[in-house]
Amino acid sequence: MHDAATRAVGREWTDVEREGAIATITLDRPPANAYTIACHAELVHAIDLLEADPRVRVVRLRSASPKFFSAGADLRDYAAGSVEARSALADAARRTCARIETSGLIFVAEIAGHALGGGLELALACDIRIASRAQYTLGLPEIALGLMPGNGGTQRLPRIVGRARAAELLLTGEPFTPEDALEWGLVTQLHDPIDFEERAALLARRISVAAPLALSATKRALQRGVDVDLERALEIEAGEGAHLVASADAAEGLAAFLEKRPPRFEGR
Ligand SMILES: CCCCCCCCCCCCC[C@H](O)CC(=O)SCCNC(=O)CCNC(=O)[C@H](O)C(C)(C)COP(=O)(O)OP(=O)(O)OC[C@H]1O[C@@H](n2cnc3c(N)ncnc32)[C@H](O)[C@@H]1OP(=O)(O)O
Repeated sequence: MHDAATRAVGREWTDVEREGAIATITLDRPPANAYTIACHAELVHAIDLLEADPRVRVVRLRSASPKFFSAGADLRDYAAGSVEARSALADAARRTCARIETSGLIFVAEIAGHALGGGLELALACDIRIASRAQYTLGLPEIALGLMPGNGGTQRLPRIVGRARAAELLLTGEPFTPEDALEWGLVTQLHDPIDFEERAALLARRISVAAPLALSATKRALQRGVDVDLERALEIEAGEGAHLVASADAAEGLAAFLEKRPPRFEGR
């Protein structure tokens, strides 16, 4: 049953819609979705609101711009700011990325335009990244600006594409294509523009029908286990799974299978 979509439009760049278990955050700060501290405060607030809504399970992070996912920090704002303001911006962006990673919600970055600097770092903090096959670039060009990625790029990129590939991308700052991103595993799906919206919506739906407790426990196990030895990682998996076994959703999932009907998960 479709409940009515609810919508909230922020002052800086977030347009948030929710329909059922699927929320969509659309970044809309022309011309490049370049962000400021206020943008990040608004984005974290939007995530807080979605996390407080028990119906939401998956968040689609997309852009209103056909050309930019996000160009990263607003360089006009950045250049005009003090060193303290610049550090505060890096800190605000880092907090947003941490908020996405520690959320129990599943975030899918839907990249269909330039994703550069902090804009790509925002996507790297998401759980899944998919892309449209079009003429745009991804990259971490900070080195060319006398900077370095400050929102997790030097740490998340090697964990996704491998240390050697990340080293070349970080130390040259060179942009790469959506095809490269698919080859390197930075995105898991690459679709023609005409199919992208439909395939992105399908992925969100596939995730949204799962039990919320199982989604968040699996996300935590994935994240907590990636940097430890296998023995400890398996303990983490067992610990995250232990409380699911006794959950009402696990009972519902098993009952639905045996009764040959769709499960109705309630997040408990
Ligand atoms: C406790 C705290 C401790 C602190 C420690 C801190 C340690 C590290 C500190 C550093 C933190 C860094 C954080 C972050 O990683 C930094 C960044 O994100 S840097 C920005 C990286 N992004 C870029 O370099 C992209 C810049 N853009 C481009 O290269 C080009 O736009 C393009 C993508 C190649 C496309 O080119 P074109 O097709 O020619 O289009 P235009 O260039 O004309 O762009 C159109 C329009 O958009 C404006 N624009 C584009 N990018 C930005 C931007 N990043 N900021 C602001 N505006 C942007 C562009 O100016 C045009 O505007 P118009 O002229 O039309 O008004």
